[in-house]
Amino acid sequence: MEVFLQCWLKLIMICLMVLVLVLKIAVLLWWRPKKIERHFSRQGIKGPPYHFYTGNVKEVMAMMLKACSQPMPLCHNILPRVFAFYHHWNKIYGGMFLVWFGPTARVTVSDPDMIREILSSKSELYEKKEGHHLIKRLEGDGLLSLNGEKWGNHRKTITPIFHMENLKLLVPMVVQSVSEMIEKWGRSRSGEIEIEVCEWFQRLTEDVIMRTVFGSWYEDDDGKAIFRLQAQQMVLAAQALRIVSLPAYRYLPTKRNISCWKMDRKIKRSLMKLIERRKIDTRGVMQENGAKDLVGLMMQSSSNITVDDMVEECKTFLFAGKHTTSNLLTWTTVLLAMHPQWQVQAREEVIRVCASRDVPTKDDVAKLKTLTMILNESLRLYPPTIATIRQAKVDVKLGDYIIPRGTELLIPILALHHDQAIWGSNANEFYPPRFSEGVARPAKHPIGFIPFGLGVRTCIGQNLAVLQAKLTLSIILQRFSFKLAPTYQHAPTISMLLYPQHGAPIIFKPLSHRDEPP
Ligand code: HEM
Repeated sequence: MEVFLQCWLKLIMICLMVLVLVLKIAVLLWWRPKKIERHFSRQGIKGPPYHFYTGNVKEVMAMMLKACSQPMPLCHNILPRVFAFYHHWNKIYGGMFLVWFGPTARVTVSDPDMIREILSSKSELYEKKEGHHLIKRLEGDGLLSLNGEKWGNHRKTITPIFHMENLKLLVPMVVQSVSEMIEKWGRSRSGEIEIEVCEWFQRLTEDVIMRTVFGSWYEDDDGKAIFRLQAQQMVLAAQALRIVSLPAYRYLPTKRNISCWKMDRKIKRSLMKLIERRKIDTRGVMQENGAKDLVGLMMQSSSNITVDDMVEECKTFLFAGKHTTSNLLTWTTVLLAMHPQWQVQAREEVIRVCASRDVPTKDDVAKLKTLTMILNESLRLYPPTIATIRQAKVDVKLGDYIIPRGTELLIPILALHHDQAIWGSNANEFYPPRFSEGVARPAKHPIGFIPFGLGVRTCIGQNLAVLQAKLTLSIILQRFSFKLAPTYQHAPTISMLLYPQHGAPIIFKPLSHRDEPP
């Protein structure tokens, strides 16, 4: 009888546990999202209805895939293709709408005043959110994703690398990298040469970012292996983003997870080796050219930065430093190929400023006003980072809205940059003179142009990116005229950053030193 009773008790316990689990799942995946949906709806923030567990991910993916499967004309109205779900729901629900990425609520915020509150004036109420675990492995647990005191310490330690005085010491190295790579094109002086610039600029930026991170203490092959593995991780991360997975999924030995773990271990080993090599060197923080490098500075820092921290920061900088700048270079080259009159103007300026010098100096770069306008217009129309996300740390008041703790806020940088209310009726046109008075003036709102973000978390590498872009483009303009290859298909798309979906083949024709372009 006692045994029978015990069995019954066990069974009841199991049933209760199952019931609690089912209730918890129901609360997390249904009741809570529906409550949040009602909360926003009462405030006038609507959006597509929440679906159990997946939220709106299926619709988002379907819209993005459909947009990417269609060609687009050679114009700059890229929002409907690149940010299809935003474009679609913005038309139905307005600039502030609620969309569900799984059971996580994400509110899009396109009002510039609210964006200023989130990123700048009340930024202490928001934080970077923990990204997908595969993205975190790729980007590293460094500045991009850190929060709080650790972020503050790292930012303070690393900042001196990106001061203009330090970056100027890197100019000869950047010039050398560009010149060496371009020399190969020049050999075909007899005629034109077709280059896939997307890949070419990636190789170039790899070299520069490796030197910024490790100084001159690295060998070519170390960098190549790490970047190859990061590229493979990027493909896996992009695939994983298309589905909603349970939090526990990250620990399961699935095929994708195992590949990613293996790659991560290899990257870590390579980075550790490079850091060790940098440690043994006794020349201190400085490189041969006097410039500071990331690992050197972190080693000398008094704020207790461990080797593991250094590895994570290296991952962050190798990823962020390579892809963003190469994207900027790619889109600017495409724009100059599409708008030859601006190519001619930019070239004339470079030739005038550099006079008889073969390559630009750091002082020349500061005088390139037309090229600066062109780069800003390129960053406006084709911002490499099309959006950013913050998470409310507590219940916050944003404008007149109450945003519950944990809500994600999506800031659509690309949409802001193409907004006619901010940029006027020519918002989708390539018109560099709008930046003739600098970046603060042209938009109807000062927050209309934020390619590098805003506030305390603004991009730490922007000076390096712009310096590198100006040097590279001016060296190319001095030596070549270029046009789109007949095979070029205009197809901007998002794969973490803004890429040309079918590459960017460009035809370059060498100029004899003072030739006018044909
Ligand atoms: C055209 C080039 C670049 C663009 C458009 C760009 C864009 C951005 C944006 C929008 C943010 C802010 C993200 C946010 O608020 O969530 C950011 C942050 C960051 N960027 Fe860049 N970036 C560029 C180049 C670089 C380079 C060359 C590096 C490294 C050498 C770099 C490293 C970082 C880091 C570490 C952060 C995080 C800063 C922090 O939170 O303290 N970026 N970038």
